[in-house]
Amino acid sequence: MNQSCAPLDLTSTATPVVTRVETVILDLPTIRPHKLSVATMDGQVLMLVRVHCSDGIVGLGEGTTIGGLAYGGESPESMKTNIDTWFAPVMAGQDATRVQALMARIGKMVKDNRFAKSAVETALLDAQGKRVGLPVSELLGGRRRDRLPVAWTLASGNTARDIAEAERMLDLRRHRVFKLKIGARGLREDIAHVAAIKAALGDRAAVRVDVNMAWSETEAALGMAALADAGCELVEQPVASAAALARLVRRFPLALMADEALTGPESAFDLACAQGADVFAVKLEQSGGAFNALRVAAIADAAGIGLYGGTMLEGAVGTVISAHAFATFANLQWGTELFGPLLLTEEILAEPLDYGDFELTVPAGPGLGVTLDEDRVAFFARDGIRKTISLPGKA
Ligand SMILES: O=C(O)C[C@H]1C=CC(=O)O1
Ligand SMILES: [Mn+2]
Repeated sequence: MNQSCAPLDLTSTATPVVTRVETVILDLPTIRPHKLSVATMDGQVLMLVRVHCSDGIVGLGEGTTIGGLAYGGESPESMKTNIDTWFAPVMAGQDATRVQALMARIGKMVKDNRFAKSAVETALLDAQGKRVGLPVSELLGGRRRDRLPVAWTLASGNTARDIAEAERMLDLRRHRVFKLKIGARGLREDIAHVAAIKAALGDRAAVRVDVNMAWSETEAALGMAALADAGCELVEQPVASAAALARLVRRFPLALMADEALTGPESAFDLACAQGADVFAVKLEQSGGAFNALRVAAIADAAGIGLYGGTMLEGAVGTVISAHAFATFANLQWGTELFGPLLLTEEILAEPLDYGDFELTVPAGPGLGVTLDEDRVAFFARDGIRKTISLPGKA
């Protein structure tokens, strides 16, 4: 990994402090092209960050986006550059045990950059959990559940292929809630696609859609009526603006979920005041980290808005910090979509996450409760050793 700031000789101090911050970019292939209205992903890029502390503990975090800059203002590469250049000096020598205080310090020096902040906060939480021997979910207030329902996204772009994929997931007992990515094609074509999939799966599965803001308000009104007729139970972010969401909500017999409109507690508060959604898709990176995600959830609870555990298609590390946070939510009425690692062909953990019976088990060990397979990380690192050796693929 690239060393982003000079190591400090602080090993003798009593209070563990941050000594070094390392970042690396990994390029991992996906099992198939993943087609969203904003981008088609043929692979995923993960930015891993390691925070080294003077007591020898190393915390791990991850930042990921969807389609590079197609989804928002940060990319894995911008996260790496900004953490190396701007976060690391602010963190060096600081008390590593006071995660919220250190994140507040970073917040004073670094504006925006929610995804990078989420990655760094994850690493600090992982380190602190390892230090005190507790899972991160306990540091976040205490877990209420050990297993989380996990939806799967059908996004091959082909109706027959999506149906076959859904059938396989049902047979495997891995997923029974399916989110369809629509909005890249015309409205009629999209509705026919959703209706065909729902008709094929019937009561064996729930069907939801994510439009990723692709519709105009007029299209959304037409589309939501037709989706409800087709048996679709929820539509996610059909239009971009929060005001338009508020005009569409509760006009049709299906739930309306906000995703891109949510960028942390302030936008959650505004949307809740406007009664602009039935459900919030809470994403840790979009929220700016786990603590902010908990604040978003508290706002939803207070406003009577349902909760869903969203994903930025993170790899294992980003998925696990999300799982720890969602495990603490008082309400998680719509389950989660923490399937990111399953979309990748390659495993980078020493022991894979446990998916089964339609749920993900939240790891129980200290910190995040996961360990990287360092050989595979080195192999998939950008400019790493991939070109010279080969490793067996995921079983
Ligand atoms: O929700 C999104 O917009 C992003 C993401 C989540 C699942 C998926 O396939 O894409
Ligand atoms: Mn979405």
